[in-house]
Amino acid sequence: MNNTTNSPLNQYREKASFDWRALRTFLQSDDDPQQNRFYDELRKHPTLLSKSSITPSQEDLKRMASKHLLDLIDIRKKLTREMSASGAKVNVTGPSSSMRHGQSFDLFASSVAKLGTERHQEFCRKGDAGEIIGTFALTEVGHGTNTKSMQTTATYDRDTKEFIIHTPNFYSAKCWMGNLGKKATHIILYAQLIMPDNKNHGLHAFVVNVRNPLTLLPYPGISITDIGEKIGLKQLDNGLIMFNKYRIPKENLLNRLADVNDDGVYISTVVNPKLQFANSLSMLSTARVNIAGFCTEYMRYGITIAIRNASVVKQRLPENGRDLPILENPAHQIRLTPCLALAYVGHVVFGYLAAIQSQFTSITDEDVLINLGNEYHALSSAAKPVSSWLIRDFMKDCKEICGSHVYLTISEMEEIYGEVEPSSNYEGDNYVLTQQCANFLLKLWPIVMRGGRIDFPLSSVNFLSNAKEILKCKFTANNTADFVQPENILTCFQWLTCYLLKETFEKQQLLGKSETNPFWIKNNSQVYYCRALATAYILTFYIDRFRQIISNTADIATKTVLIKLLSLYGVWNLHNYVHYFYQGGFAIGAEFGHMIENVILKLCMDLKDDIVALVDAIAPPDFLLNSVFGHSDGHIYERLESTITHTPETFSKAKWRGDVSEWKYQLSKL
Ligand SMILES: Cc1cc2nc3c(=O)[nH]c(=O)nc-3n(C[C@H](O)[C@H](O)[C@H](O)COP(=O)(O)OP(=O)(O)OC[C@H]3O[C@@H](n4cnc5c(N)ncnc54)[C@H](O)[C@@H]3O)c2cc1C
Repeated sequence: MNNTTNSPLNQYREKASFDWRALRTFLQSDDDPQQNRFYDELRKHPTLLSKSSITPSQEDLKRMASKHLLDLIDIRKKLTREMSASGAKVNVTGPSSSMRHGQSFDLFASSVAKLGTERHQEFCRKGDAGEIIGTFALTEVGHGTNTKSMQTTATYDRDTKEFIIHTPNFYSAKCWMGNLGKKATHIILYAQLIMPDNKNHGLHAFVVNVRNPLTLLPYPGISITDIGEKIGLKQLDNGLIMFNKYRIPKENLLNRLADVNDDGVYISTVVNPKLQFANSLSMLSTARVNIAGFCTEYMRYGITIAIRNASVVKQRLPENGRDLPILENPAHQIRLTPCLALAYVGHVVFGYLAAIQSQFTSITDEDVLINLGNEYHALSSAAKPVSSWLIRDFMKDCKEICGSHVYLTISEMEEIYGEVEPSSNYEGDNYVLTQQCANFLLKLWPIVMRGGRIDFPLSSVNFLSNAKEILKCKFTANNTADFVQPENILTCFQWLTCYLLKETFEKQQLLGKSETNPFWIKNNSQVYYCRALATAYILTFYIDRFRQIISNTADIATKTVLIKLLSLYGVWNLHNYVHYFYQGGFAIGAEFGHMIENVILKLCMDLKDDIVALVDAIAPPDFLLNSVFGHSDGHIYERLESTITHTPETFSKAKWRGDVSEWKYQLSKL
């Protein structure tokens, strides 16, 4: 934090029940020293942070974003060299750069590494070094989730030992790839692999060099266009690509799972299909966890602005006729504090989920690896939709909470919201993902019914072994103090997951009596069942993980405030599912519903004096947040005045003012 002497926020900082620095230290991850080095480097690249108060043209936005990408590549190279001795991972994501950056480095290079073999290592090296700019091409104009019907083909030519890539029609053009519109030189292309005997072996991944790296012009046989202006992510050049019998070397098939030999024979290299499947799932899961993680990052940005703003903006409250910060108003607290709880739980749990990714390479036991791959896939398939939906809704609230000034682009809220909003769509549509998570859970229910033991490495479903006992639980809390105990909240969520799993399973059994096609059975049990089940499961996991992480702190004040946040997070989310507790007989009468409402109000009030210090502990540095309303010194009106008066455009006279006089003159003649 910068100098905060005389900050209006200090009135709250002084009242905090804990030391925010101690909390910040407790929350630090192993990556923090690298993150701080990254910030040092960012400060040296002012172009990466400077922002115009006037929205640049589409072309300029994309030009600047591309320059930022190259600057980030430079920083990454420098940090990688510095840290190579320690082998540490250099995580150089930050606001408004994470998407562009992630597309190029993490998705392209890591997918080539996972799908390819030795012969593709050079692509990974060049991708990591920024010598090539890559992207991931799966979606077609007419086929998104429906991957089985994709029509782009890669036909093997035995004579030349090449694949011929072809787009038969506009419907099958690959579209939406980030970086492709203007600059990507390489793509990971998913196409139907056709052998000389015309046999279609289904979708396979290929690396395709689509542009000349020096001129950035597409090669003959390839047409690339930018898909145009979008809602959000305006600086990202999403593209559309079509191939006209374009040839690539046979070696560009990413051949970890299957290959084609020189004689044109298709060979599957899968030894253990279950293991292979779990490996493929883990690759998809990594990208999804990363998306949920960066949405959570943005939530930290949004809530920092909203809370610092609410602690300064004043309202006349009926107390001695004085103006008090709007934060004092319970109606305001109830809108802000659950957002903060969400940011905290996400911040902590996604650190944990991201760290799991490194375990995949160190586990040698195949059974453990299969279970871990499947469990991680279920977690990521629920975490990405549930987090991105919750965060999108809360971010919308954050905007409203701040009032009119936040609609100025200098607040940064527009950019933050614009980055979060589309994440419900890409890397797997949210709705479809919740089905995938539910499928995993539904397979476990017959084992539970037989009295079998559920044992998975991350323990996210192990409580299901006790489902029969859990389902007998009833609402018994005598007072709010009992009710807010994390153990009690966890029991409520475990009950909810067991109940929804049982209900969804029985619903599908019932549907199966009149319908044999699993597709219709799944879709007819989506609303109220599969989606709610996946949500309850991931919320149970978040609560349990956060609870365990809190137990690692010995500092009583830190622990107490974190438990309050956890309780608020839990009860706030329970609030949306109250009807299931009545349907399933967990609760009878009005008391349970009233208790939830009272507890939410009480926790929001209890946390009021801690809220600024809680933000300080997770807030991004001021230079990175770069918001007039979110600065740690809280001088929002001074900054607003300075920004408005120092923006040359605000004082410029309209070039078209002559037109107005002309129109007025003409009107007066009528
Ligand atoms: C900003 C952005 C960046 C992107 N980047 C990339 C990229 O780099 N590479 C890439 O390949 N793609 C990318 N995409 C595309 C994205 O992955 C697809 O849009 C996504 O997979 C969904 O496909 P679709 O849009 O065709 O929708 P569809 O799959 O056609 O879905 C349309 C609607 O139908 C619903 N639906 C579909 N199937 C089912 C089902 N079985 N049950 C219930 N409901 C269903 C969906 O929920 C959705 O509401 C990007 C998209 C965006 C917005």
